[in-house]
Amino acid sequence: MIAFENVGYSYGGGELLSGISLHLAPGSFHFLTGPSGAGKTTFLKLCYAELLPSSGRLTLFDHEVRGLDRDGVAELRREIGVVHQDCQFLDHLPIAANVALPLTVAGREPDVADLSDLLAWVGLRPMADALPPQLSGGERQRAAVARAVIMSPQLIIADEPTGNLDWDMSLRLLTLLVELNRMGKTVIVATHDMNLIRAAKAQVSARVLRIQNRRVQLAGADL
Ligand SMILES: Nc1ncnc2c1ncn2[C@@H]1O[C@H](COP(=O)(O)OP(=O)(O)OP(=O)(O)O)[C@@H](O)[C@H]1O
Repeated sequence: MIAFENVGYSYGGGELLSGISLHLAPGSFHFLTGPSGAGKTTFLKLCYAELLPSSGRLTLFDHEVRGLDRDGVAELRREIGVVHQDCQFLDHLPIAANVALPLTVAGREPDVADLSDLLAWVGLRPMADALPPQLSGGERQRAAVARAVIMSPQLIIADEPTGNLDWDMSLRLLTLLVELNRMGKTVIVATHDMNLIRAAKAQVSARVLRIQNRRVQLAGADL
């Protein structure tokens, strides 16, 4: 699903990421970890073609990303749901409309029953008519997960989704991601939280990638 072949990335100075060769299989669950500033968000942005490699070859869904035009990138992105570190919503729209936004932007009408089921799955059906500022941090993150999956993407990418959440809420969010993986979705989650990774490993066969010294490598069994 994602193949990095000797990929490097630089924002303009020296290389931030270098010599990355990795294959992430369809249906896999990966954590991405590493020190602050190591390049986790940058790596994820490469995985959803927000950034293009400075060197090497990156293939997403069998397409070499540097060979794609804007429409090609847009088409690819429809297969990818992203949960950002600080999830943004349109504050004047109710949560249900925010969750459905990717559909409405694509000119499609959300199915009321499907939307209701999706909100129930993330535990937000009672909040469907609430405005985003009325939600807690955990509720916002769960709404962001619902919004990320409403287009039924094959790949879910979450950047520190539990960064500001207490432990119970972190586990609840993790459970949603694990359930998505069990449905066959490929999942990549950047996190600092080793306890979260340990908790996940009891539920799912997850690989851990670590960014260190500009390289992204599989972490050992010490995690
Ligand atoms: N648009 C940009 N232009 C220039 N430098 C950038 C840009 N975005 C990020 N950087 C730099 O790249 C480095 C890696 O940033 P990145 O956000 O990928 O790290 P991270 O591992 O996700 O960090 P954190 O865990 O703190 O979120 C940082 O030094 C950052 O300042």
